[in-house]
Amino acid sequence: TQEAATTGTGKGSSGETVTLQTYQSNGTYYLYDTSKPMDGIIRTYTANQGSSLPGNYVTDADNNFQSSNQAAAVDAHYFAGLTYDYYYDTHGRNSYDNNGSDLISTVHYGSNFNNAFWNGSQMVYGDGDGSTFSPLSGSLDVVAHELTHAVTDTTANLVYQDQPGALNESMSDVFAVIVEAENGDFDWQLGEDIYTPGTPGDALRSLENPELYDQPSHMDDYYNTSADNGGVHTNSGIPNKAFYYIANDIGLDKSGDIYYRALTSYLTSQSDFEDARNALLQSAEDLYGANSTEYQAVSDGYAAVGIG
Ligand SMILES: O=C(O)[C@H](CCc1ccccc1)CC1(C(=O)N[C@@H](Cc2c[nH]c3ccccc23)C(=O)O)CCCC1
Ligand SMILES: [Ca+2]
Ligand SMILES: [Zn+2]
Repeated sequence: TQEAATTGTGKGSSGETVTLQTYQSNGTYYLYDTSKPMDGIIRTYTANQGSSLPGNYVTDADNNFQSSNQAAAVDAHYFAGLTYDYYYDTHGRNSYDNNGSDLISTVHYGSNFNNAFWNGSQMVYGDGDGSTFSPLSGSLDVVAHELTHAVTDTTANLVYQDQPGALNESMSDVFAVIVEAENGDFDWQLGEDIYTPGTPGDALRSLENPELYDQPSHMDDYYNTSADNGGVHTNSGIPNKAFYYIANDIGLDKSGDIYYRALTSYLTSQSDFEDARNALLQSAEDLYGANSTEYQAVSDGYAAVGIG
């Protein structure tokens, strides 16, 4: 059979044309990227509105994935590549497990499914119902959020419950902001590109102002609930706000290095917000010294949200 790695093009949900790393076999082109270092492979599927995973490969006859029903797959494939590049180029991490595991994404999951998730093995994206959400792979911060769950699961492995769970959530929001910024699209919001397509300017969450979307930004307002694994998507506002203060002080690059070191070297499955402060302080000391402005920024940021 005739086979080769190829470079194609595609149109994402934003309408922009992007370059895609594809694979050609017997005249059919696949969203199958073998171009990453140490042969990290990125492969993208469609569930065709079903729920069996991973579903079917997304293919095209002429290596130009430009039809509207391919846009969600183009985004998932392209944004997974950008997120792979961030972790490899910035932190030397080869895929989410630092062992070159494939990045598998499935789009068109379910019917009008208003959500996305990492299921322990792959990323999964719903199409949204068109009013609350448009297809959820259409936002780089959402893709980076999901892939960072995989990084967390293979490192700190923060339990998805209560404070460790809110910290897990916050780590995904933190690196979502950083990955978007690294790609020239900096903002403090999460999901702005896919949330309520009819309402410009809003988002799912704000790290600058968590209260905008009903999240606390201080320990005094910690939300005790049994819902959502102890409010992991609500209480993440507190560590998210701490990150906002820290990154505003010392910048996203240094913050990213401190957060990556804390996530991969110090945090463990039951770490709570206090443990996060200590892990981030230790990481800042390791990287910049105990009397550094970076160390002080972490201390100030956590104090400002009522921790430490
Ligand atoms: O990765 C996560 O933390 C979220 C995973 C949610 C999920 C978990 C297990 C099975 C299905 C879905 C997905 C995202 C999330 O934050 N979801 C929130 C907000 C949300 C999205 N769609 C919703 C529909 C109803 C209520 C809340 C939501 C949630 O599930 O709470 C992350 C970025 C965007 C979507
Ligand atoms: Ca964003
Ligand atoms: Zn999450």
